[in-house]
Amino acid sequence: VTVTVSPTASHPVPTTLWGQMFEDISHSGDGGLYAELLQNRAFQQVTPNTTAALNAWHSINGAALSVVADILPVSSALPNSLQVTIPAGSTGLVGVGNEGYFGIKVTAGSTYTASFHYRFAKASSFKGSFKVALQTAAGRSLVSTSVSITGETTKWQEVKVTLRPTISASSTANNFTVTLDSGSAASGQIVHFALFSLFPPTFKNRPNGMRVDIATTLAEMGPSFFRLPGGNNLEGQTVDQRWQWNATVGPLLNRPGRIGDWGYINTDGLGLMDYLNWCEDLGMQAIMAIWSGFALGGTSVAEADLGPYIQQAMDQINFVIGDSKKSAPAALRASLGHPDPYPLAYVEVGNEDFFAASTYTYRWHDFVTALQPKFPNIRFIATSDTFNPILSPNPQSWDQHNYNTPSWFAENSFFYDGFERNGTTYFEGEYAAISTNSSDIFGTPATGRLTFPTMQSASGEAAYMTGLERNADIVFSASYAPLLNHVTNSQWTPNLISFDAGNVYPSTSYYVQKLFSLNRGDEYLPSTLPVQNGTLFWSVVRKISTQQIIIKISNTVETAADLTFELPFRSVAKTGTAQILTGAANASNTPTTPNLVVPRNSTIATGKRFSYIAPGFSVSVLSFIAH
Ligand SMILES: [NH3+][C@H]1C[C@H](O)[C@@H](O)[C@@H]1CO
Repeated sequence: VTVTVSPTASHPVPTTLWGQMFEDISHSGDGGLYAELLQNRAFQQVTPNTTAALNAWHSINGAALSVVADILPVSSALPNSLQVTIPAGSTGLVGVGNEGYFGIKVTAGSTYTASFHYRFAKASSFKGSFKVALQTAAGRSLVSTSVSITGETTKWQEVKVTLRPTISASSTANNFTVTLDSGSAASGQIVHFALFSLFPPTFKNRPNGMRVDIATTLAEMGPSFFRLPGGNNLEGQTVDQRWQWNATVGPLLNRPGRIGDWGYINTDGLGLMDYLNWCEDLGMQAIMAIWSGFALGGTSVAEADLGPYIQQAMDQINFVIGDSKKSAPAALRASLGHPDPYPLAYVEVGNEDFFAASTYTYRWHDFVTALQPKFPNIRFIATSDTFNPILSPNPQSWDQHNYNTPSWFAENSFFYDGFERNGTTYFEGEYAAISTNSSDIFGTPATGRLTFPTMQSASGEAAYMTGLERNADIVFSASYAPLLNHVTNSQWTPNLISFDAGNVYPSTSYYVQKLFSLNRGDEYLPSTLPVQNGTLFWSVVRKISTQQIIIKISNTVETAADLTFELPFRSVAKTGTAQILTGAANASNTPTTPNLVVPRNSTIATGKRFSYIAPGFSVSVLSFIAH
């Protein structure tokens, strides 16, 4: 095929085009990006006196454990504590251990910060010490430190220690332990514990921050926006279980946590301000959602009752961008260390409200007519099906989600070409090729569901993304979803980046997202259009600062494709760079084959007219100087 490139740009590439969709699904947050290493660290949202309440904790050397609704809770937000009884006549170190989120990585030389609150149930003359340690599941100590204590401490007391292992554990099967030396004096003692925490070093050393390896993998995509806090995980199964911004900011002692929408309790240690600081650290804009009056269990708040939820949304937005002298939520932000507003241009009203389109008409109307006048510079994004139902006020932007087969994405790269250019803009907020079975997209691996992205799915997505660049005059942002998943406990596949307690596994689709994001250019150059329902797709952008032409090519079938490019420019460099991601159709990066398909760079011959052969199942990014 011969592709003639126009030297005149048709539209700028919006700076917000490529970014990330985040929600706490498959332990993307708790046990993933959020660096806290202990699972069930504060016994939040559990039922006292049940074994489930002890999830991730175990007894050491005979200690009797139970989660109790404390008569003297450590805080009003954390009513539960762990009661540890040292049995009479016990010997050796007796106490409690935590297994982390399906493992704890222990690296020599890293400094771990451990903390917890304790109080003795009743005063005694006991004198002894806590031994705080990291040890292998077999019980071998990796590092430990002691803290002297006395039985006089019947009011909550916080312990904070650092642990610096001199040896790395050979696996992630390790535990965090707190034990008492149990000479005869300890026998019979009852100690209450609350809000444990164990942090490794964090990304940019942010307190309460992000896990370095996952954060670095995300940062390397060069993302320009971060959608938060969800997806389904915004919504709650019931109105009371919805995500509430004010329950996720401030000291951890004040964060009650919530029942997440993906089958596990969210600590909300990764809260609104932590998200906003993360955006600041990566130079990303937040695309922030507000709860829109619909819970996933099926409840829509009646129009007459929306007031308090609209007020809560107003406070949430003011927390982000309000004037700390005029708004209490903004003053709270300042008191927590960020007097200046955070940047915010987009607020999404709900998530996938096509599930409750009949009530979205009044919910959208009432939220937006109340909020838009207060925040004239915010662009509100509608989440029901585009133009269906008709909404008032007319949405300026819509969030479009597409989960389908690799071939659907290749065949629909012209999805936006036919959209009217009337000022409305579009957020391709969630998209991914997730199944090879067009009649059972959301099925199981047995019926075609992908467990990890493949080269075929990544090339389908790349084909679609060339269309998003061609239509970036109306598509302002796009993000693959879901972003992250813990391979040991995940509720959705495939995902852009998989991880476990010890490693991160970037997928084929991750490399496609990274190739497009890092080579996004500044303006789109029209060229000969690909065949709409063909198998070979391309887009051309120019990076003005370097006078680089960047051609992205996706070949979505096994047969190599020969392309000839005509560049009517005065001068074109003789050589350029090709970054090529290619592999067998079903090739995936997995924990056992983590780097099976990775981009490889090569030098290619370029010029005013040059040819390039796109390998079968490949995504190529060609870049060279021309002007
Ligand atoms: N069902 C998908 C759509 C929803 O918004 C997300 O929470 C889910 C996984 O990305």
